Amino acid sequence: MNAAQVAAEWARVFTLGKARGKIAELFEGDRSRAQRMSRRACGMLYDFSKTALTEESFAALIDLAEAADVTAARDAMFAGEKINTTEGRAVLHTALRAGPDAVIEVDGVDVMPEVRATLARMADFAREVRAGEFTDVVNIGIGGSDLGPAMASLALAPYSDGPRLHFVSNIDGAHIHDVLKGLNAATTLVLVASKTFTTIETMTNAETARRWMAKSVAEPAAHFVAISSAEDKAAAFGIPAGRVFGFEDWVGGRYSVWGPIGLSLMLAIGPEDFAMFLAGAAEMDAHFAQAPLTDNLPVIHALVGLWHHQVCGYKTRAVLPYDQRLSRLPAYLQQLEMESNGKRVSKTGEALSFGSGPIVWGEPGTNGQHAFYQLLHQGTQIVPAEFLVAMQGHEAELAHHHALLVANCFAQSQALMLGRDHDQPQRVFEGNRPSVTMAYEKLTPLMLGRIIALYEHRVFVEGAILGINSFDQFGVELGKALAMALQPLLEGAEAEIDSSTAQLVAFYRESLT
Ligand SMILES: O=P(O)(O)OC[C@H]1O[C@H](O)[C@H](O)[C@@H](O)[C@@H]1O
Repeated sequence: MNAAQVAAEWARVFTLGKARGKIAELFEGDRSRAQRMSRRACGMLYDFSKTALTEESFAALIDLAEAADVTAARDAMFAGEKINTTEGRAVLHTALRAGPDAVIEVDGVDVMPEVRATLARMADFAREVRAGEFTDVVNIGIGGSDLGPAMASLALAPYSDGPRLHFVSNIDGAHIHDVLKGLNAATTLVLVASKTFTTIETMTNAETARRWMAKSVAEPAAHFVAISSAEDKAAAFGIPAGRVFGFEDWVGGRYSVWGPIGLSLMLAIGPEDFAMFLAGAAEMDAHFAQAPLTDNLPVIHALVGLWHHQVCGYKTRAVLPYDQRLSRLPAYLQQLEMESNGKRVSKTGEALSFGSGPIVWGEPGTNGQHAFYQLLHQGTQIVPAEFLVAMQGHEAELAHHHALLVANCFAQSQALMLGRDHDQPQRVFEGNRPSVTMAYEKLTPLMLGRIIALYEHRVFVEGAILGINSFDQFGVELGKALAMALQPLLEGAEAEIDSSTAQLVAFYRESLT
């Protein structure tokens, strides 16, 4: 990467950004804009015409991506180079979904035989469980060991024909209490999902689940499975190697749904549909690896993101799936995007000259329309919207619902862009509010795999252009460490701490007496 050239390309993009026109006006006299500013690939129509990007500013962003050596960075990731430099790790979640002939080496060793063997073990185990007596599966995990399977199993509910899934993540005892309350221990399988097998929430919940199981089951160990890259720690917890599904440190937590962390999903939808989920992601991987930058969905999605956040200065982005079953997608993407790109320094440790990633938030439509869309349409902050919508639902008998859902989705992007004049100022919609729309036929396992991989690679491209390491997460450490230090104080220990926290601790102690 040539830093001077990257800076020059940024400067050009910023100049074009300042001179950007009104979105609706870009359509005037240009009948082919929608077609030119959209792409069809991987089963998706990706429409970015309702943004202020022009041919010229889009070309400038592509030049920026080229100057930042995105393709070389991408190839290094796929090839298993240790691009997570702060932790000295490769970044190979793509290996978890690579085809049967793939050869991917880390430190000169092909990792694929192990990946395939683990996937085959998962499938065997899933078939056994799906044919057996377990009626309920509880996945205990948090962050990347929760959000992926929780999001995907809800998204793929129409494909679910296995045991019922439940997710326990929070250290708040209310969570495990409420989940276990309705379950019969004798027919419940518990998956303890933790990459490190040290996360306090997961370990505490796992202990509680074990005590609950031991009360009513003669052989509690037969009801536990561990998913971890720390097999020794799983063994120390009492889960034998035969019931541990392992993965390597080159799978980041928030990128881990494709492997053993996805076991709960596989138990619900079965190994065949899980394979389709992987196939969808693999298709997006191949597209990302091969398509020219100007037609490359993850690259375009990233450039649109950078344009809005860095160039236009919009602080947040809203993910608005018009799909009730994608209601956990915004939460999933919050971890994927904000834990990856919410950084203050570059890969080499210098303070960033401009911001890192934006705040990501959202809710499914149409519910959001009746809650926060007021601000999207008339608030003083502009929030670029990302609409996701399937052309078909799964409920054929409710097709009229689906047509209304789609009409609402399309109408919102139209309203955001066009606005409306009115005599009464309160009723004026200024319009000129950008959005992209991702439309696809149906939310199948294949399609969900494509969508999630699209977002993963988008995060990668944004991070590569910003020059940050998207694969570490040191920002989560301090709070964890302070919580461990504070706990003894709640129980009466004394220490010199700031007076605000001391007052809170005192209030806690008073409230318990
Ligand atoms: O899977 P685990 O090791 O239990 O980690 C669970 C989560 O906790 C950490 O705090 C990280 O911020 C997340 O990236 C991770 O997904």
